Amino acid sequence: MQRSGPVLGIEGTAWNLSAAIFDTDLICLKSKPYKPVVGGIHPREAAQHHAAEIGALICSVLDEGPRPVAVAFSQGPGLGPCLRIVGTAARALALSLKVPLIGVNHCVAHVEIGRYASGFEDPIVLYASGANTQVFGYLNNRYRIFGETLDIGIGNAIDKFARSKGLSHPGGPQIEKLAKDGTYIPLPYTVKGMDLAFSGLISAAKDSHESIANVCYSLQETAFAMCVEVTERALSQTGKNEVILVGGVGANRRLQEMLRIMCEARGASFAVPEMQFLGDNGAMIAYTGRIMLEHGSILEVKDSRVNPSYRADQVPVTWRSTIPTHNPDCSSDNENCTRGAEAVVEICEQSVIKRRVGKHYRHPDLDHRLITERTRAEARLISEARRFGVPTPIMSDITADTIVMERIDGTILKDALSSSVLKEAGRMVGHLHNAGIVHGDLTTSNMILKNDRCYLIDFGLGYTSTEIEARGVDIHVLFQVLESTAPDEIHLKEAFIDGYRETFSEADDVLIREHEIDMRGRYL
Ligand SMILES: C[C@@H](O)[C@H](NC(=O)OP(=O)(O)OC[C@H]1O[C@@H](n2cnc3c(N)ncnc32)[C@H](O)[C@@H]1O)C(=O)O
Ligand SMILES: [Fe+2]
Repeated sequence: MQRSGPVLGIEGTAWNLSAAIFDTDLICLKSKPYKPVVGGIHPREAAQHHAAEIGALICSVLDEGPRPVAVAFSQGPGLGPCLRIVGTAARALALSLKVPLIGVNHCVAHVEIGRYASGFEDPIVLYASGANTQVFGYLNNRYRIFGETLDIGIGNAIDKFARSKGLSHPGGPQIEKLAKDGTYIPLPYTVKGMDLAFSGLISAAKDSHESIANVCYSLQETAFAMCVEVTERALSQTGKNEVILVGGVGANRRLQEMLRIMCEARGASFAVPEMQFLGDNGAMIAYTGRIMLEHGSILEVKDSRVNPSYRADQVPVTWRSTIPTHNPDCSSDNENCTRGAEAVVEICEQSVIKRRVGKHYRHPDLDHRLITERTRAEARLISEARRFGVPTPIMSDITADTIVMERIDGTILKDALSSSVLKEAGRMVGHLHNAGIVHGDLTTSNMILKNDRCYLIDFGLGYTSTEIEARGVDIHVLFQVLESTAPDEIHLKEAFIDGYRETFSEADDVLIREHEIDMRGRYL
């Protein structure tokens, strides 16, 4: 078997049927997009389109390029009927050419072509497309999903709003044009820890009586600021210093601009692949197929079933080496001043001064709103939690953007990960949930160990809720952080669960929900 050479890639997970040949460079890329006559993408209609066009498309690519040494195809995620057409064609072709078959994860392919186009080695990736909105970072042979949408993808959300206003599919580019003449109106902004949700925003946008330009402008300002916030948190948490934007929504100039501003402010590099590699395309499948072939990741036909809910973090990334972990960004102007994703924290001898800083990437009104709301909410929750037995810092002053509080002189939990510590953390989170408080950003950086007590800090994204779902998301955030940063995550999770059950009678319901959140097929 030849381990390298030209690879044919076939993409057809949704709207774009596309095929390409990639050798050391792109040799040939052709697409035959499906365009719905009315409404959004109809899976069966799209599949019929793909079935009718795929033969001619592949022939024309094969006519132009060299004979491929392997056939790669999008194995998922995507629309089942579309995936099956592409899978069947790829299998038949690999068998008749007598070459290996390679099943490519569509999301991973977006990431890999982004790395190829940018030349970046180890970026944080914002993948913003129709069906998906995820923030990835590479760790120990997997793409870890640091944050993602809990309901629908940002592109589908925008397209849905556009359809409700009588615009044709896809709505994204039209919304971008209409937004140019708009001014800002407040709309719901939903970031839960590292995750996002768009349906509340879309309902409010649909119901708004403001001019279409104002709603389009504000929809973009809000939805994109949410994505950039989560990307910045991932950068800050991992200490990486490169960002790429991939997926169809990446074509949006305003989203690009916001990410560029955020990266500049953090001293990180930013890149967007050229248009032909941004939305769904065959080149990304051919390119990823080629690197998978070089590393022996090929499929037997019997194992080549398509998978409509195939997640990027299920893929063993055989082609990347283990990269030493970066230092998480607590970058200091001086040793007593750390800058997190959202605030500057000055550590004095006795006190800590936490000041939220403006983000130039987001609209000034939205910026002001988020800063004052979060400062106020944080102060309220810090004292409320303490009343219910959770160790939190005592506050001495509160202004519109600043909280002055007692300094907790201990060890940040992520530097003290052990079963006994996680058990204590579990007990405290149990108390917190018992108090009807959801932390909103339960990471191991927001817990401090002192005298065997686990202090909780940074309630900036917290809120009061007794909903199982909200509590489940809280725990899910913590588990995701453990998964993406700790090698022995299973024991740590078990210890946390033990402690959580000790102090919180509804723990089991929440843990079941957390598992559901983790398993949720998010291809909507
Ligand atoms: C699984 C796969 O099938 C799916 N692909 C997909 O969604 O197609 P993609 O080409 O990556 O993205 C299409 C989306 O990209 C949006 N889009 C394109 N240009 C845009 C623009 N200028 N502003 C905002 N959205 C834009 C469209 O409205 C549409 O929702 C995915 O990657 O999630
Ligand atoms: Fe895509």
